Amino acid sequence: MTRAHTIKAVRAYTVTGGGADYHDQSSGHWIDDHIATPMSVYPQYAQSRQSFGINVLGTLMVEIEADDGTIGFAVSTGGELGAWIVEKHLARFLEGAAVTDIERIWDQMYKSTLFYGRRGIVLNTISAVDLALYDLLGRLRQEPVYALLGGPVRDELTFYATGARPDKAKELGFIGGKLPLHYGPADGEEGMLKNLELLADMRSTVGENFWLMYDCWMSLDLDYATRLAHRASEYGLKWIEEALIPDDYWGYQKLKQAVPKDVLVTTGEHEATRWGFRQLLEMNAADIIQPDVGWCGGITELIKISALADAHGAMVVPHGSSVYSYHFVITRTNSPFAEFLMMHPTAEEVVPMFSPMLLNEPVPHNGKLKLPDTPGFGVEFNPEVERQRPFMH
Ligand SMILES: C[C@H](O)[C@H](O)CC(=O)C(=O)O
Ligand SMILES: [Mg+2]
Repeated sequence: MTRAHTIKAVRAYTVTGGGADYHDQSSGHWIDDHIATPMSVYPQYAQSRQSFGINVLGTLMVEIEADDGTIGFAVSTGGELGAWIVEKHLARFLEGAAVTDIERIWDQMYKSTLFYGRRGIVLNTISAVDLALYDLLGRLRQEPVYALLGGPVRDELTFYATGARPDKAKELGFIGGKLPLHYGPADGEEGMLKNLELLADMRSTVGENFWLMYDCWMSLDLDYATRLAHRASEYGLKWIEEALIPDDYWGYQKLKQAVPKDVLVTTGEHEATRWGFRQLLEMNAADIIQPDVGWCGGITELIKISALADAHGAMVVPHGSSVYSYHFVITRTNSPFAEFLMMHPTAEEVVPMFSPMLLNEPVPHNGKLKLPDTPGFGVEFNPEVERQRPFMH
């Protein structure tokens, strides 16, 4: 980049059907098959998360064009609401600014939306803009984002897999398998036994040394989570993830004290910003924090969250987010491995996480991935995927 490029235009699009809103899958997919959630206490919403609206947002795609016509882009969960926020509110902080004004732009996006933001959809949207800016900067400098972040600290990424088939994940070379929890407090002792049976079955198939984890998607209370962790530790449970609702920092603090020493407490995929994670870290409420770079405030904020975690001796293993987390994880010593979310309908094969939305989306082979040195995040938006621009400024 020989001179400071400026931003000519910002555009926001919506896309449906998988992609960044990875819960937006066709029926029969493992990701929507009786997974325990906070809504499971209402029987009519226990079978399907789509029934209570887990996929209402859809994907938000943000495109940022520089004065020379170079375009950077990123996708996150946000759909029409996110597109409105970008077009009607955030674009003003970008257009005409230098592409390198990333820190100032983040600060203005965050402070100007405080009266209706702070987390959730607004932070998803700020994240998508921030990721698109990093993609643009990488393309202009002809460097991968991981180089902009200080360069890799290891040669390749190592992955665990999230999905219904940890046994297949082991065959595919992953270091561990994270199962969705199917039953919560509303299903009583019978549900607890079914949860443990599945874990026991998987343990007998994968053997002793393969990691097995439970993803509880905010569905439990402290008492149930504590009992589950103790009983599951008999089957070598490595961690219990997102057991409680994200606002219950006090519950996480107690849970961390109550679980057996060999079971880690992890959480954070629905947490956002340095302040949210500061709360978890200062309360010593998690062993591993799991920010989603598409939801927590983007790369600009993840850098701060990660530094804070490092100072507290906590690991950062970002939630999902495909290339957007991979470029970060490879640059941080306190992010020793990454998550791969299995988007194959029965979790038996490796398919790109944001499929079919991105072209050149890298996937692990034998549980490992050497990131290419393609500029930006190294992916293109698939022109065959239909996108809409619902608002314009
Ligand atoms: C499987 C989980 O319920 C959720 O869909 C994904 C998740 O929380 C994770 O990958 O972590
Ligand atoms: Mg999770």
